[in-house]
Amino acid sequence: QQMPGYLFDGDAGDLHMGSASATKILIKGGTVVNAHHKMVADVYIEDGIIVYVGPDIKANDDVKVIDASGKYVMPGGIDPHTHLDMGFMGTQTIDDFFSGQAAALAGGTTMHIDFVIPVDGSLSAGFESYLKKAEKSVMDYGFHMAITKWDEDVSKDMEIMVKEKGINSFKFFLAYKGALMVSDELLLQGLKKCKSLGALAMVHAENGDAVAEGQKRMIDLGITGPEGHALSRPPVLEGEATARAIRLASFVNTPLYVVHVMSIDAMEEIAKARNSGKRVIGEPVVSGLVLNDSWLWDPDFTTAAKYVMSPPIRTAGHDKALQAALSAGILQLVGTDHCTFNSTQKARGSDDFQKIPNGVNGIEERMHLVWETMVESGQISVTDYVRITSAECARIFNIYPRKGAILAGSDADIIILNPNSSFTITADSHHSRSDTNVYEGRNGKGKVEVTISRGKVVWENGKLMVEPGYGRYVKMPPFSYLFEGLDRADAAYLSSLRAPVQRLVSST
Ligand SMILES: NC(=O)NCCC(=O)O
Ligand SMILES: [Zn+2]
Ligand SMILES: [Zn+2]
Repeated sequence: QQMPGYLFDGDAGDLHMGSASATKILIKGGTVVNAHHKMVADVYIEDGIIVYVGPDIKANDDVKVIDASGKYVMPGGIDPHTHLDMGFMGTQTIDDFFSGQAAALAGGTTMHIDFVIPVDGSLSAGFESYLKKAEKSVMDYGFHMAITKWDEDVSKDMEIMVKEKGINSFKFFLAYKGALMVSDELLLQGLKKCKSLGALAMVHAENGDAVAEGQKRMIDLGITGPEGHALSRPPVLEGEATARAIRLASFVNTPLYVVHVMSIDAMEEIAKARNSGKRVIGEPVVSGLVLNDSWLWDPDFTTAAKYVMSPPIRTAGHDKALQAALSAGILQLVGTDHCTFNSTQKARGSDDFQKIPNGVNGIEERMHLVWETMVESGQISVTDYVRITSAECARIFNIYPRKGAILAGSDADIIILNPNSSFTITADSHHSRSDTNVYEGRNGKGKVEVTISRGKVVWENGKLMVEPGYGRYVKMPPFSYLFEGLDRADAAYLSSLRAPVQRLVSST
């Protein structure tokens, strides 16, 4: 039996893609949650696709039946911000596309979007190298791409990436001076190009010149430990860069996505912009929502260094303000910025915080920690949980409702979360290759008991069942909903410019 309201494309007959040998799964009696609605229902899956959602679906003998009564059946998480197998600060992130994705699946995330770093400034070479890295993937993934220099080749390559390769977002680093950082002049060119292609511009918003000055200030004061990292790049520098990027995007009239919003200062700039009708998306990350910077003062270097990321984890108070902004809709979706280095790699900076590779874990922990912090605490509804961990990401990157929804026709990326069972996070039991975990010892209620990735059960009874090569590259088309109507706004702006010119012409 099918619920008519749950079909988005054709009828169920068209959507039966299974062959006699197709994997068939029936999830019985759970509360099925989408961003717009929740209801007790069964979910029938065949050959990787959700076929029916509705009450009392009957199963034949060849169907695997999973009892979900008393549990939530939700779209698998989509992590909009990860760095797997990335060369950074003289070393390579410890999680590659196999270990990072295996960790993700164990924590209920079934898709992520990673950042391609160009090779010697070449986007095409960067894209090919990331496709190669991702050959060992165990779940679906997409790519954003960083822009690190500007010339005709980069401009042409952006077009190829969008029109042929399935990339619809480009990231501009306003920090990491001398490495990934770009100038305002480059940012402006990039924003214009993004707009013309219908691609979303993303920014790492910190003032890189001022950060370099702040670092020098700390070293001059003899502050060389991990606490120097936080002290050298205070919230005001994040607020400044966020405001600047928002203003430049507004000048070009193109949407902007601010990654890893870590401070009240940045969040308030986003709130102000959204209140005045600007299309700005704010992405907090789990570390910013649940941690504070007290760890950076730990006398044990190994402990303190594992919390070094940029922008830094802030003083207590910023975390709660970011949670409130998320529940109020000022910030729209949660990422992780999963960028892991083990304690040996972090020790590169034992005599100078500037050499500690920046980054923390989170790909496995995000779904549990957001549940505990936002839902279990009573700050948001279960439907909003689906929105901020999955559906909104799929909408922003234009792959909804293939991903991010439990609807007939959607990919069967599904988690079953038991609100009465509990999770505990430790480096000993996690699936990342790192020997440390910034959430060590945290526990809470609400545990992902089953993860289904494109119709295959990959996590059940505490066991991972994954095969390298199972994951697929998901192409993301340009011109998401964020671009709708911009042409009309531009036309109105142009005619408002012409009106005074016309008056001048007719008065002479
Ligand atoms: N965030 C961080 O510290 N490392 C990853 C690179 C970035 O996103 O800035
Ligand atoms: Zn960044
Ligand atoms: Zn990042």
